[in-house]
Amino acid sequence: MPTALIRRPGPRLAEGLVTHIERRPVDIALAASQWQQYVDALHRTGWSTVEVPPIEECPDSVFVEDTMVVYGDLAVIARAGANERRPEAAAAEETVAKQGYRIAHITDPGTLDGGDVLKVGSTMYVGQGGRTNTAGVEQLRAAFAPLGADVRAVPVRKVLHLKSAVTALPDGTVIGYEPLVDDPSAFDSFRSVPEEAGAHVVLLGEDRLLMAASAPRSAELFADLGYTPVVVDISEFEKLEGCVTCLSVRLRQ
Ligand SMILES: CN(C)C(=N)NCCC[C@H](N)C(=O)O
Repeated sequence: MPTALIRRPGPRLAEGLVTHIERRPVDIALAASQWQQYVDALHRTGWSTVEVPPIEECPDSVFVEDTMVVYGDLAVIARAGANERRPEAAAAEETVAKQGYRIAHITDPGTLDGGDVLKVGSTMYVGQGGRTNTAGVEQLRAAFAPLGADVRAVPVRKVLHLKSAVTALPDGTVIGYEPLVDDPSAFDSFRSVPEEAGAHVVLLGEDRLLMAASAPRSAELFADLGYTPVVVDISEFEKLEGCVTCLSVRLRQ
């Protein structure tokens, strides 16, 4: 059974970082309920989950995707681009090591957030922008090239992370909402979607795509393409520039 790492939101969630959007009030109770529905959707579609211990003093710790990049049997532990998020990594490293992964680290002067890394087969597109720097990309390439990964840097200026702008369908097509994609030609294949959150899918296996309720026209598009959208409302996390990929780390199937 495939496994996903998750991390429950803490009491300071509403203080999470916002960069490209205006801050809006976050309903903590609603966020907790939305997080549980996200986890239930993973369970309903055959995923087991392992909780990374919460870290209450870190408002953004629920966005566990950012703490690491996993490929093959190796987990590269990130060095967050935002200083205040650096304390999130330690417990995430312990948890993924217990799952049997070898560990490597991004180290100073490199910075990297897992949300900047989109894996499409053996290609890793790495967004270089506010959180991930050149040294971070080079260290990621050094770690994963021996495993056969082709690590390619792409510019990210309009949004927080690469996966704020693009993710990929099961057939490898990269999808994005064009006004927010710096360079669609950077991807081997690209298809535009009609709304921002339509760019964010988590591949649950077979034809199922976990996606946000804020992208109904994109859900229709994916259904027309023969996929099965699994829709969750993550409005409170979207207020903190989060999306469906941020709330989990999918480990090897
Ligand atoms: C793909 N995305 C967007 C992520 N993996 N991470 C979202 C982090 C949001 C947090 N408030 C921050 O600014 O760090």
